[in-house]
Amino acid sequence: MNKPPRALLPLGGTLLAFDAAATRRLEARAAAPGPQPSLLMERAGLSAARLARALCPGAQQVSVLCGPGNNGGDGWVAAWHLHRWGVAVTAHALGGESRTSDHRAAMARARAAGVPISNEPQPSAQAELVLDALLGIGLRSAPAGELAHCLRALGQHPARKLALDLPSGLEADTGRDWGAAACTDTLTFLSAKPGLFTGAGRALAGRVWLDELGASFGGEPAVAELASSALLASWRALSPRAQSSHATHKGRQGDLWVLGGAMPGAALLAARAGLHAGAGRVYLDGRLEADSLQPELILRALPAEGPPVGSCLVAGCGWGEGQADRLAELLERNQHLVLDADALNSLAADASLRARLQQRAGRGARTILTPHPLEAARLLQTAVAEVQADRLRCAQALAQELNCTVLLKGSGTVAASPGQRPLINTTGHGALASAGTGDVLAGWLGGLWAQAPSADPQRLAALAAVWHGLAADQLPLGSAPLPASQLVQRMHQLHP
Ligand SMILES: NC(=O)C1=CN([C@@H]2O[C@H](COP(=O)(O)OP(=O)(O)OC[C@H]3O[C@@H](n4cnc5c(N)ncnc54)[C@H](OP(=O)(O)O)[C@@H]3O)[C@@H](O)[C@H]2O)[C@@H](O)CC1
Ligand SMILES: [K+]
Repeated sequence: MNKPPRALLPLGGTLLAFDAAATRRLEARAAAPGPQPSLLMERAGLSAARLARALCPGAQQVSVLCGPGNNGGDGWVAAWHLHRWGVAVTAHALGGESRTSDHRAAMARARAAGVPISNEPQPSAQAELVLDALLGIGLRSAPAGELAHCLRALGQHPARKLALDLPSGLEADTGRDWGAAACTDTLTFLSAKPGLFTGAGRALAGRVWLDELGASFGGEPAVAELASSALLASWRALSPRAQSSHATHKGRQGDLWVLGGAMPGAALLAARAGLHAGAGRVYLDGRLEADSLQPELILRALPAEGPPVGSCLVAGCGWGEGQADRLAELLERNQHLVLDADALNSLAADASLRARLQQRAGRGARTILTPHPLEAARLLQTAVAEVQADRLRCAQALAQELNCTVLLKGSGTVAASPGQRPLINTTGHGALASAGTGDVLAGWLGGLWAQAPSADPQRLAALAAVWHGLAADQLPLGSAPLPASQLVQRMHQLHP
């Protein structure tokens, strides 16, 4: 007997994500000499029928949209079970001829058992629950014709929607949306797929459930680690305050410098964030006389020789243009550098700055870039849509090319470093889409790094993103945007 599926979000511990190729290798291993793939389909379909009944116990009408491959096969098995249990279910046979023998067998059994079958490319108007089993990991391009029509109809249908394996049209490895309908729940099989957690995944998948179908991924390489609130607990092991809570002083908690520019508010937010993250002393070079709301900040011009060794510097927030010369010096001098916003745009515009950045790691200097998708697109000299279509690959490519750590922001923020397995943040939602929240993230990250200079930059960047997202998770989905200064306060309350 399989374990019941478990809800993945909010994720408590860590979880590895596997791509479609690894999932198929697992299927092949399970096929010989042990259970047949059809056994996995039996388990998948049964699990889907059970979850459907649990999610919508009183549903009088259920539509199951079945595509031509094994994803559709899972749908036929689920429809068969629901029919046997007395639920009024209609299975829709869509996408042309059966592509697989398991699909054919599952459809034939449902037909023989008297499951009502329709060729209508849309769910029944009365359906209270729709199972989306059109396409899974076999998706290879944008659905067209009948499948595209059906997905549009599904998107407009008011029913609760349960996607099997993936919302049909969402790419498993990337989170690219080829025209999927947003579902209320997704029951994914065998493995957590990265595409459910980044790009369009979070918006399309709704609540994500995982049923491993009794299989194990031992030995398969994971493509990403899903980062959760568990990472926050790891801060206690890194924080100097946690090591010595009595005999300590501000000089032992790390120094953070924030270098602002034309728009002082951005650097101010970053500096306040660094202070609340716990840095012992925060220096702000930001064209400001004083911050009456945050008098703890030390307003001081950055010395010509750069900040003292051992401190961390955050640069780029609200810079405006014309700071490229300054950036060249920073890249030469500072050991721990977080570059955000206009510093990233300066890098994108100047190959000699990128060359200086590439050389930093060779002399032991560390850099974390915190681009949003447009900044990442500029750095990669591509379009935003290309970045969003494969965020994992783009973050890794940028990290590799520039020889540093990259925190690619957006839904499912990705932390990547050369030669390391990337992390995808699973916290946060649209309440963070407000002016200044990126400055807060950069400053918070700098504040953490100032305290823990020997921490792994990739994990530290992911930790900052998790922390940032957890502050939003305290608010319900769809709530008003969180003003950046309030975000700082909320993040402070989450100190482990
Ligand atoms: N792996 C496992 O261990 C297990 C897998 N299981 C389930 O199987 C699913 C994978 O099944 P799958 O490989 O048959 O592919 P699936 O997603 O059903 O696509 C079907 C066919 O659609 C076609 N097609 C593709 N794109 C298209 C487009 N844009 N527009 C139109 N057609 C398009 C393409 O056929 P083609 O046109 O190339 O001949 C493709 O072959 C997986 O997600 C999970 O639900 C479970 O049973 C448990 C064990
Ligand atoms: K599906």
